[in-house]
Amino acid sequence: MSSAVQPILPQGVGYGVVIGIGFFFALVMSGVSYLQNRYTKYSTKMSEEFNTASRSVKPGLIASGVVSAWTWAATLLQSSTVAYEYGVSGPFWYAAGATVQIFMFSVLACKVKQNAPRCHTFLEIIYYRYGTLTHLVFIFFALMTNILVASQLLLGGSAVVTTLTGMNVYAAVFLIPLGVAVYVVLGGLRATFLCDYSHTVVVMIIILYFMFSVYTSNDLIGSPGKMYDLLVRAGELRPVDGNQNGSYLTLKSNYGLIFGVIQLCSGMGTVFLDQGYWQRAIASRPTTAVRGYIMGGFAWYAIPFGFATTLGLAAVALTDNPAYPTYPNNMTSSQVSAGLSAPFGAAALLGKHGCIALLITLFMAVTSSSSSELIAVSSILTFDVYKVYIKPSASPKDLIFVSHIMICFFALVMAAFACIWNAIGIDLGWLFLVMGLLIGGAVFPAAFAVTWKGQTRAGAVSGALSGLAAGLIAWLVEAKVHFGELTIATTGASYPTLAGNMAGVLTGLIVTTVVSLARPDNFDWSVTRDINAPSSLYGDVVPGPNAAGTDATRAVESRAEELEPKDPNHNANLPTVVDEEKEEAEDAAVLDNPQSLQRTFMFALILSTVLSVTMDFIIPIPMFLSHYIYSKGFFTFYIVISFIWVFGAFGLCGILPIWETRRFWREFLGEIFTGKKKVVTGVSPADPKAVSEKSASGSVTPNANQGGGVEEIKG
Ligand SMILES: NC(N)=O
Repeated sequence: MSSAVQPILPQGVGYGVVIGIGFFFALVMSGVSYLQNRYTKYSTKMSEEFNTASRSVKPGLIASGVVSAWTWAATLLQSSTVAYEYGVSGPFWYAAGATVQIFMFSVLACKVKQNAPRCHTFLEIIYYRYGTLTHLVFIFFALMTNILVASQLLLGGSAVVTTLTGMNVYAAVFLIPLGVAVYVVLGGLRATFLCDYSHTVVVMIIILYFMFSVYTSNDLIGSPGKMYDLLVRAGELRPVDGNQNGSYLTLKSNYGLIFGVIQLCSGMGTVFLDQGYWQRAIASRPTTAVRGYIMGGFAWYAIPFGFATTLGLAAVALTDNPAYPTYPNNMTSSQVSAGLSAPFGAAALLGKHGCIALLITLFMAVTSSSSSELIAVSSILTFDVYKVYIKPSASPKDLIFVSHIMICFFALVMAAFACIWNAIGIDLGWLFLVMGLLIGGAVFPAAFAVTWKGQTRAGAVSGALSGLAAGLIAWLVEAKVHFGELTIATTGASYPTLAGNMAGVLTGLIVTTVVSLARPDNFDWSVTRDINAPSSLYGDVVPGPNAAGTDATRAVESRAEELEPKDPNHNANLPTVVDEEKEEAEDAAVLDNPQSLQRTFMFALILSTVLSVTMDFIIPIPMFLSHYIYSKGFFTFYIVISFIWVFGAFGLCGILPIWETRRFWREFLGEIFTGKKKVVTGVSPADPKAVSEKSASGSVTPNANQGGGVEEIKG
């Protein structure tokens, strides 16, 4: 009997979600951008604002931005797949294996503020430190990361939309990024933060809806105790290979552990090499970047853990229930690998309503992480390709224009790659496990470029390239030796992907360290601190030894162009603007004294190490080694923890961003309702006097238009 599943929802629902919600957010964003440009200091027409959100974002919003960028289709689907395959250890390892990179990234976020506070991309640091060759190598790795991640988002998202609604998969692949590209073009990075916020809140509310349904009220399960009984029975009917007694209720899961290690390696690449995470560090205020990442890590953990411990386990529990879409058959391996256990679980539990809720949460996850990918790639193509190699004298207007074009271009590229994967039969599960081995070699070389002054150019390049070669060789050799043939099935299996991921990351680490230590550098961070710095505008910073045209004039010229005039519509007297100016002055003072961030750096280093070791070693390894199978009481406690965690995450990402900006909202709404707005009284955007100058000491000299060129009026 066939396991093919008829669409549960009409096609119209698929198109409605993909086009309707996509364009709803595009419309909301155009309104938000209009209000932002009219009432705040920040204008989406300014390149700095468009690409870095003026480096002014508070930690709650950074945390929700990190959560949303890191919440992929796979975070919901693949986490449920591993729950379906390995039981409770799947969601645990999915979440724990990919949270620690966010904690660790807090260290890099602090270092980027110390060592290159005004950069736009992490690749700029590499360019100024090492020059053209190394820059090109890391652009390759960065773009490969973005292409893999972005196409994987569409691959997972479209597979589910198509299965649940019958919508054409290629239509879904192209329509999903369309609305996202529109709102990112309209609003830039700050728009993506605002959408990130709203999307993350919706995702968390829908996860809570599923959790409450499954564990408190649903007729088929309805309590942790009933879920426990159903999982015990599933373990008897379909024991899990490599788990203690075949049980779904144990962390003693060999394949679960292997997946955890792959997740750790792969997650390092997809965080450390994705400009999206650097962009959030760059966008944050210097004193709060670390807090944003630590909170983001804590909050993100709740998403795969809460979601897959609910829907992934529900799929296991209900496979034998007539309500399950594949009943009376089990899911086929291709359905499992395509990430369909969560949608099928939702369908069995809650019918059409469950499918619609799942579609919406998946769509939110896919679009908010797509927006992060779009603006990340657009920044790389604008600042690291166009500005460095095509038009070093590009004006801010050119940069904005190119950013817009690149967003649209990459929306097409990500869709094209997703089509290719579809056409050649690669699914979400395969891509998820393989991604890390392709990019892992560059993880430590890139991280060291920002943190270790002893790293050399030879160390950076040889580490990244040898890591790539080692990852590929280990992966393919292991697949051939273990299975005797190279096919999509064998190359996507656990052992080959484990070998490839570990070989890639560890070879990159070892080679970059050994080669650098052979003749260590003593890099002077003032070179990268000078990137885009107004104080060094007329200094003579020369990019790395091999930089394209080791021509100081060109580098200085290009930075000079970077200093764009402030928005001439900027009204210095509005309360929102006064507060924004004050924060900017405080941040400038911190950035001009990198030592002031040393304690924050130590805090990030110690906290991220302690949290990572606890999450990935101290808790799971004793539970693995003891072969413990959960009792009903322990399973209930585990579910209670998952509820508390999701509520905590909602507090961090849903409530904190509103709370920490309460003063802004009061002032902002006051300005809207009293009709105060920005007006121009004759300052031309091109007027050089309007350029805000920060002195080397970090004090802010007011804009030319602050003293009376602009006045506050009643609208
Ligand atoms: N972002 C991940 N690994 O779900």
